Amino acid sequence: MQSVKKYDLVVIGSGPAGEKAAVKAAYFGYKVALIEKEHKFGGAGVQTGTLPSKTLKETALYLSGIYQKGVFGVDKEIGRATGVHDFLYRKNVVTNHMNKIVKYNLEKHGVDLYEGFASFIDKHHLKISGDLEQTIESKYTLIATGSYPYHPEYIPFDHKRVLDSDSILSITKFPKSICVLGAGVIGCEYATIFGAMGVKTYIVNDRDKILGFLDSKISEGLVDQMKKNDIKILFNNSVIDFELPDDDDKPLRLGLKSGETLNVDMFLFAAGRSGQIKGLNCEGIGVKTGNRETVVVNEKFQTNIPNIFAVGDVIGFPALASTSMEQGRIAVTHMFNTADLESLADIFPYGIYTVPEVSMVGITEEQAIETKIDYGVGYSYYRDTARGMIMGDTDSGYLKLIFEKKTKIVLGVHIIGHFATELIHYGMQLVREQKTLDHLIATVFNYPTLHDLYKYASYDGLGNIAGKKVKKAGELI
Ligand SMILES: Cc1cc2nc3c(=O)[nH]c(=O)nc-3n(C[C@H](O)[C@H](O)[C@H](O)COP(=O)(O)OP(=O)(O)OC[C@H]3O[C@@H](n4cnc5c(N)ncnc54)[C@H](O)[C@@H]3O)c2cc1C
Ligand SMILES: NC(=O)c1ccc[n+]([C@@H]2O[C@H](COP(=O)([O-])OP(=O)(O)OC[C@H]3O[C@@H](n4cnc5c(N)ncnc54)[C@H](O)[C@@H]3O)[C@@H](O)[C@H]2O)c1
Repeated sequence: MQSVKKYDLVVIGSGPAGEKAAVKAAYFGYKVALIEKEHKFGGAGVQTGTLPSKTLKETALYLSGIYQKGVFGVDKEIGRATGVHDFLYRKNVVTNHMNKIVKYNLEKHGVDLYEGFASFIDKHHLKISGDLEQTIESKYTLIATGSYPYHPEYIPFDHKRVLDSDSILSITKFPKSICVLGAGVIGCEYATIFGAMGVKTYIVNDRDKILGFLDSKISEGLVDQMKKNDIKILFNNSVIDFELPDDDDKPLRLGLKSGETLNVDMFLFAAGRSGQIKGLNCEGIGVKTGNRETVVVNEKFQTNIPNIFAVGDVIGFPALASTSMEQGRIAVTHMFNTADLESLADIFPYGIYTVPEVSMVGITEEQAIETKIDYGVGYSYYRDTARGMIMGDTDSGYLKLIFEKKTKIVLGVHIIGHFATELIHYGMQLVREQKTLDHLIATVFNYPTLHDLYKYASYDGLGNIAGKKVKKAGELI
């Protein structure tokens, strides 16, 4: 009989959570194996979610020239004429390259890689089903199996025209019109990508707001920008009836809750994901699971079985690549007492890669009201800064600061506009370190840069609390 290989740690899944956990444990000298069921590495982070959608957004910006319009009056009108090959080309380059980078990182750290589907035999043994069936033994196991797009029964997914966030990445025809169901992060990002490409885009959402966790004013600002790009949002609505014709040239017919009918070329379902635990045999070995096929863990990311941990999308909220990587590293701290990274930062940013980008950290104005904080706000607009003007950012991008009136401590930063997801990190430091508006105005930035947005939002906030306003932020001249 073949001897069973023994590991200190076996990681299931090579997404952001699994990769970072595996290489950290290996770096500290532990014997680590990683099992991945796909031929490619990186999970939703690299292959089907984060990086492909971010690359498609950059492609859409480039092909449409949407941000150059304000600079040279360029209007490429390229959307519909663009071939699907042009649209997907860069996405394929990025995912193929990042696949190699993840594999190289794992190999360089000496992690043993197994291709196949993992399932628990017992709490210390895993079966790997693939070309060869193998069993390996683990002191600790990390479940980092991610999530998959939820498929309600009434949607006839054919993955050609009726798509989820995985199959949208392999379309063979570029649509003239698309309906996106769900105005969560995935729905809004893809809707604005197609909107920028000149595709007639509809979003159907069951609530009266998009991205409910955002500061309301920012969420409304994004809705306004979407409307400018000819995206139609159908609020408090849903798809209740679906007709998928045999003939590809005929439109999909979507019956809405409101009684309206939408005829479109393509449909994207973006209304939720579930944890990927099918076939793992969690139930067989007694690992506690929760709603939407998630694994239940404590603050150390440990399940009810002490040698089995779980991280990333499979444990649910916040289900981000950024936080999943950290959770992987933190779980390893607790397995092997590396004493370096004990818990997830309590303040982290949200970055939504819509057109325009949105990013936030700290509290929203609604939360300030709810918690009865005596707060003030300060605004500054991209178009009022020299860098914004040079870049041609003449639309309604802005930065909003929320601060405590008495102490002037910054409590929240909200940005809508170009590079919002980059700019937010300075705001995160302000919130984490409880910096005040006075600290902010005493800071010298490179000039001209978009960081001026912070300085002028502070001046605006200070003017608001002093009741002295020489001009209004964003005042059109
Ligand atoms: C369209 C989209 C856009 C996104 N954009 C962003 C973004 O901009 N920023 C951000 O921070 N997050 C974003 N996310 C979320 C991010 O992709 C996920 O939070 C992240 O990938 C989760 O990492 P993970 O390692 O937990 O799981 P995954 O990345 O899903 O990886 C899990 C891996 O486990 C493997 N696996 C599963 N079951 C088994 C098994 N039984 N045996 C062996 N292998 C198995 C899978 O094949 C997969 O490779 C986005 C997600 C989507 C869908
Ligand atoms: N930039 C990022 O950080 C980023 C980008 C994409 C995805 N993600 C991650 O992926 C996760 C999943 O994203 P998601 O957008 O699929 O889910 P979600 O749960 O965030 O959003 C789903 C949306 O669909 C709506 N909805 C649900 N059922 C509906 C129905 N029947 N009819 C109409 N509307 C309906 C919901 O009200 C909600 O607005 C997110 O929670 C996020 O963590 C992150």
